[in-house]
Amino acid sequence: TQSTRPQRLLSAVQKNATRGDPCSVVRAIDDFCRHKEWAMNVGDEKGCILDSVVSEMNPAAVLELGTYCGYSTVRIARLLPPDAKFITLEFNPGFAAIARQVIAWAGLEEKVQLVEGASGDWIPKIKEQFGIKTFDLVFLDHWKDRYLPDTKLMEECGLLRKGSVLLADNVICPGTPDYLEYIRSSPKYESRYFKSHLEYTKVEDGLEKSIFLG
Ligand SMILES: O=C(NCCCCCn1ccc2cnccc21)c1cc(-c2ccc(F)cc2)cc(O)c1O
Ligand SMILES: [Mg+2]
Repeated sequence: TQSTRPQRLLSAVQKNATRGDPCSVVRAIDDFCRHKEWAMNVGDEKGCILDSVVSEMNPAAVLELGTYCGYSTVRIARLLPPDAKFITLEFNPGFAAIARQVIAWAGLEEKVQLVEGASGDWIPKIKEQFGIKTFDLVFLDHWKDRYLPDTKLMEECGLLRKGSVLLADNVICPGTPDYLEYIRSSPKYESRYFKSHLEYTKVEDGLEKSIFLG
C-alpha cells in the first residue's frame, strides 16, 4: 500500500535524526520538506520566531491547536521548563499517530499531551479534563476558519488571563482575514505582526502575536 507524506516524513526522522535529540528531529524534518517533499510544518524561518516567543515567556501552560506531524510540538516542548503543561490538539487520527512517533523520537513524550479531536469540542472541556486554569501561550495552527471562533471560545471559557499570548501561524497564507480583523481592532488585545515566509518557500506569510489584556 502507498505510504502517506506524514509516514515518509517520519521515516526521514527515524533515518536522519538522533533519538532523544530534538534539534536533530527539527533539522531532519526541515531538510526533508525543503529538499524532498513540501509539508505544512511551521518551518525553520517562522520556527525561529516561535522559539523566541516561547523562550521569552517561559510558559507554564501551553496549548497548540494543530499538531500535524509534531514539528512545532517538538520546537515548543524542547524549550519548556520541566514542570510545564503542554497540550497539543490534532483532529486527524493519521496525523496524530505520526506526531506521537516524532515526539517520542525526540524524547519529549513526557512533556506533551497529544489529544485527538476538534477544537470546538475540546476547548470547553480542557479546564476540568487537564486541571488547567489558564494558558500562558496558545499556538494557533489548525483550520484557518477556526482561529476566530476558537479565540472567542477560549475567552468565554476563561482559558485566557491578562498577559496570555496568542501566536497565530498563516495569517497571510493561507490567511485568516476574519481573525486578523478581530484581533487587531479589539481593545482586549495588543497585536504585532512578524513578517516571514510560508514554510520552505519565498511566498509571504507571518505570525501574529497577540497579548490578551483581560
Ligand atoms: O491548513 C493548514 N493547517 C491546518 C491543517 C488541518 C488542521 C486540522 N486540525 C488540527 C487540529 C484541529 C482541531 N480542531 C479542528 C481542526 C483541527 C496549513 C496550510 C498551509 C498551506 C497549504 C497549502 C498552500 F498552498 C499554502 C499553505 C500552511 C500551513 O502552515 C498550515 O498550517
Ligand atoms: Mg501552519
